[in-house]
Amino acid sequence: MDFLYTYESLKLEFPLTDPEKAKFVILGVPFDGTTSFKPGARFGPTLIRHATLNLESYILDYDVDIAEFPIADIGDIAVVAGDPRKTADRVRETIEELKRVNPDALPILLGGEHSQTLGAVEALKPASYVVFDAHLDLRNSYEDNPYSHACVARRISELGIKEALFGIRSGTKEEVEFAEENGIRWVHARDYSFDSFVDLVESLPEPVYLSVDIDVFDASMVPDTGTPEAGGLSFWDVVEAIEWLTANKRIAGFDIMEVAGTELGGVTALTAAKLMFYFIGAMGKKML
Ligand SMILES: N=C(N)NCCCCNCCCN
Ligand SMILES: [Mn+2]
Ligand SMILES: [Mn+2]
Repeated sequence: MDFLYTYESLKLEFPLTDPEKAKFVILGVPFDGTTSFKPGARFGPTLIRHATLNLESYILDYDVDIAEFPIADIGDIAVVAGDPRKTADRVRETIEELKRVNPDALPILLGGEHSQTLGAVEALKPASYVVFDAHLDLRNSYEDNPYSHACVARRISELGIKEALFGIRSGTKEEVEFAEENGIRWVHARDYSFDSFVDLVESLPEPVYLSVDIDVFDASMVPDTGTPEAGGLSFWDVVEAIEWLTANKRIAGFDIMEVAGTELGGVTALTAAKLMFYFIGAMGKKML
């Protein structure tokens, strides 16, 4: 039976739809195994869902209420602790299963380490990968692990998927050279502008997978993430990019990764939750 004042505390507050019928399908990936600096990514999905309690589902600047959109939440992936590849396999299989029952479903991953984006990309096979991140994530291997979060853009590029990276302010010389040799274009956080985004993304083939590593934002906004970096983008920088992308390109999937922390109500999860609402609002507006 349903009670008037209760809801599934680990699910979103607003009315949810069956995954078979939903347009937006939320999937948590609480993987926390290769982060090199701050722990807590395993709590990311729960922290983001909890943070949604603080937000209005009505988006002022869009005049839309995302509670009216068909959204499902299929819960969290049971992770294989310490094994990002095996966990990403589960992500891939889960999304493949979802797309079989609902080919129109748009998966929204909440993480959890960025390594898990690989599983979603493998399932959805986009033509392009657009990512907001402080880091290049183009290492061939990190701490002896080719499936570390620090290698995810490299693994995705090896699938033949075109890439564009924004908000970057951390990487190695080898990563920069790999990008150059492989035609991977990226914009430093210092040089980021809306025009620089459109410039790189305009010619990318569709559909596009959009990934937001939460550490792209300035470290002051997102202290609860595995590897925070000063000098990041603003909230509206990323929202405006999402608006352009959802209006101009077909989107295969979306994620917000690397949210961590151990305390409810933190500003990092609030930033992630608000960004998810804007993404759903921008995508949903098109369906009205
Ligand atoms: N994609 C990422 N998040 N990469 C993080 C790499 C951290 C490198 N620390 C190097 C410290 C050298 N003393
Ligand atoms: Mn990062
Ligand atoms: Mn990353």
